[in-house]
Amino acid sequence: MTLRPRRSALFLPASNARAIEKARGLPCDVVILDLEDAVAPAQKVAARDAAVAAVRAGGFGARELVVRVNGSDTEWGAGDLAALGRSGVAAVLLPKVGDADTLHRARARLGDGPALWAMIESCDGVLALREIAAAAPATGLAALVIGPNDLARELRCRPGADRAPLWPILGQVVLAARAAGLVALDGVINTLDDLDAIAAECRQGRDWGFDGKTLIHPAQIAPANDAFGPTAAEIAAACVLADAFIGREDDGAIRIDGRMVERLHLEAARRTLALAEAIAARN
Ligand SMILES: CC(C)(COP(=O)(O)OP(=O)(O)OC[C@H]1O[C@@H](n2cnc3c(N)ncnc32)[C@H](O)[C@@H]1OP(=O)(O)O)[C@@H](O)C(=O)NCCC(=O)NCCSC(=O)C[C@H](O)C(=O)O
Ligand SMILES: [Mg+2]
Repeated sequence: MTLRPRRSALFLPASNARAIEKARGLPCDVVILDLEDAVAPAQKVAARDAAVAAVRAGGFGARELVVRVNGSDTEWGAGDLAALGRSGVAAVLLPKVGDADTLHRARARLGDGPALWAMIESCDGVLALREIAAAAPATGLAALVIGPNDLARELRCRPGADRAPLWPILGQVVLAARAAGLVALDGVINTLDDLDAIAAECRQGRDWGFDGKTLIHPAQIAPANDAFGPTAAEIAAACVLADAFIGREDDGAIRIDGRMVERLHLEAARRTLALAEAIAARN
């Protein structure tokens, strides 16, 4: 089993040359160059050019490089897709995806190149999750990404520290992603200085089943990597479990340390070990 870690996906404005340069050396798994909300209208075209130039220049090592484009209902959306199609970027992140047609149209504009990632950050998008996820094989959709700021704006809710008003949506996005074999990334936390709050929200996302978290500042990378990577105890337990099944190919359920363990747990243990291996290789 080969896994690609996506514990930490750092957004940065493509208009910020210093941040782009810095991202080439940061310990995040994914770098997302933003052309949408982090870029002012007057800088949109220059930011697009800078993003394409950064993708072509490379230097991001093992980090997966993604560009978030402007929506197809804006004056920049179509130009963004046209510029990125043959740029060599790994994936294009579409904002505010509300239906499967948006994915089909983006795929037609992009050609065969990059994978598609979709932000789920509108009421339409949440209600259409089933059709959006089902369009994955035909459109190359590979990941669903929560957008908590836009969701809170549309819902007019106050998420607060525990994000309780968003729980139904977090659960549905993980569910839709798992059903379609997609990556699920949790949304950003706007807090910059309170590392305990950042770490707590990263752990919460991990507990909900997300593969990683989108981030907005380098200080958020270490808490995300910690929360979404397997702990030493989880790795040790996975090794014990995998070893226990050796030579017991005919057994469905066995006892380990006073607990029942089944083959479905073996599958989870193998996943834990594969992720640990991929992270170790990266480090
Ligand atoms: C939020 C910020 C504007 C804060 O900027 P600033 O106060 O200038 O940061 P620092 O002085 O603490 O920066 C310290 C050094 O780190 C570099 N830096 C900062 N942020 C980044 C970054 N994201 N990537 C790479 N490097 C970064 C600075 O250059 C400093 O370096 P040095 O010069 O060596 O000292 C800023 O962090 C920022 O712009 N963050 C990203 C904002 C963004 O991309 N937003 C869009 C995505 S989130 C979103 O849209 C939400 C979603 O759609 C939803 O609906 O929820
Ligand atoms: Mg948003």
